Amino acid sequence: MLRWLTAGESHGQQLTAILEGLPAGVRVQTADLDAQLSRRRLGHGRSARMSFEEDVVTLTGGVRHGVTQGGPIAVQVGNTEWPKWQSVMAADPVDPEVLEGQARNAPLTRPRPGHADLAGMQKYGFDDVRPVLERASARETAARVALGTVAQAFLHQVLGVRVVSHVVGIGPVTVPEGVLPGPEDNPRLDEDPVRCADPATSARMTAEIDDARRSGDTLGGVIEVVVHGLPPGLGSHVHWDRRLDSRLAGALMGVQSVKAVEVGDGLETARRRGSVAHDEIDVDDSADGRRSLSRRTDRAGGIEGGMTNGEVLRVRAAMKPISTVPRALATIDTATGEAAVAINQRSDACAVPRGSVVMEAMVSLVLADAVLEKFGGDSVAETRRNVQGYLDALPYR
Ligand SMILES: Cc1cc2nc3c(=O)[nH]c(=O)nc-3n(C[C@H](O)[C@H](O)[C@H](O)COP(=O)(O)O)c2cc1C
Ligand SMILES: C=C(O[C@@H]1CC(C(=O)O)=C[C@@H](OP(=O)(O)O)[C@H]1O)C(=O)O
Repeated sequence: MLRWLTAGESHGQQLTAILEGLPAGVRVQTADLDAQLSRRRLGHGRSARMSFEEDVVTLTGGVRHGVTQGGPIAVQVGNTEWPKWQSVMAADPVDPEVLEGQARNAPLTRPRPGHADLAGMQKYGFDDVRPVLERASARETAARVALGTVAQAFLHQVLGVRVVSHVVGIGPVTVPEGVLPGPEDNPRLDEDPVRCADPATSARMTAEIDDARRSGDTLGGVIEVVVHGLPPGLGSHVHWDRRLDSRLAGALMGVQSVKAVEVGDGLETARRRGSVAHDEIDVDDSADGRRSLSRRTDRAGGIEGGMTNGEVLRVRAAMKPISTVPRALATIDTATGEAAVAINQRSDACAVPRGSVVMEAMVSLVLADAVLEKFGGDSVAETRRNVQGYLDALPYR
């Protein structure tokens, strides 16, 4: 079983993340984590914060000379802006004299509709939004991306799996049907300002973000994660919490601002008749004498009965528009009890392109867990042998 935890606040000194249960022998280096964290900071619509703040990654446990050792993997993601926030966020009481030149520490009392602010204040008995927004903030996803990078390295090294994401919708602008990135490296996708695989749609998405920003508004959208190279049989039909679709949905829904998850053609499938909703199976003779199977379509998104079926896995996550809307949203000032307008300082106008890197991380963590559940292994070599034994024993695939 793979377990992961994160700790830390948005303007805190650092995020801390732990991944426990990964075998020894996964090759991973600080530079790999840096590369993924850099991708998470990019994308049209990001806030100014993303351009001046830097993630400082330190692998502090579980990895030696670029190889995992079997123990818990510990990562710190430091925040270069910490000196400015030290007095606001220090763990121990701070002398007010030290406040000079640092961020303001006045209580925030105008909760943003759509953010965690109001419900968090009510639940924890705070008279300040600060402690709620600090932990609710998607800054925390930097820690998940760090761990997801390790999980992705494991999946690739054991099975050759490739986890790819692309943006399929920004606000009302959506990609045409059938746009699907392949398993090969796709530098154009990483260079695209909105991480959209279709250049014409990308231009329209970029314009949509510019338009929203100009009018003091924000946007959400839809991300698709595509996974190539998975064997059949990950997850299980036998119990609700073993189903891979349920685990993926929970992990994606656990990302800040995700309000819907779709597996394969999901919602569209519900509108179809059964005869055109499923993926018919063809049988062929393969060279090694084994019956080889192929599907005419992949409407199920590679999951049937809560298990991978050997086809390309496709899951989508829909992010709502950013709730720090520059155009004033109505709220209460909790200090006075009077009507007010919500806090609206700097913020992302659209975080969907950056969010796609977070979704890759969540999918990678869930899949690494499912691979270890099915194949076990205390070393990468052992997991690989177990995978091979399983695949060799399948009479058809
Ligand atoms: C990558 C990413 C970046 C985000 N950036 C912002 C932001 O700059 N401003 C903001 O108000 N919300 C942002 N959010 C969304 C909030 O974190 C989220 O709406 C909030 O925590 C409340 O959770 P909920 O939307 O799931 O209800 C971002 C989310 C993600 C995934
Ligand atoms: C810091 C990150 O994202 C932050 C997520 C976030 C939110 O409310 O979720 C709000 C913004 O922070 P601030 O309110 O300080 O401008 C984003 O910049 C990050 O992704 O590293």
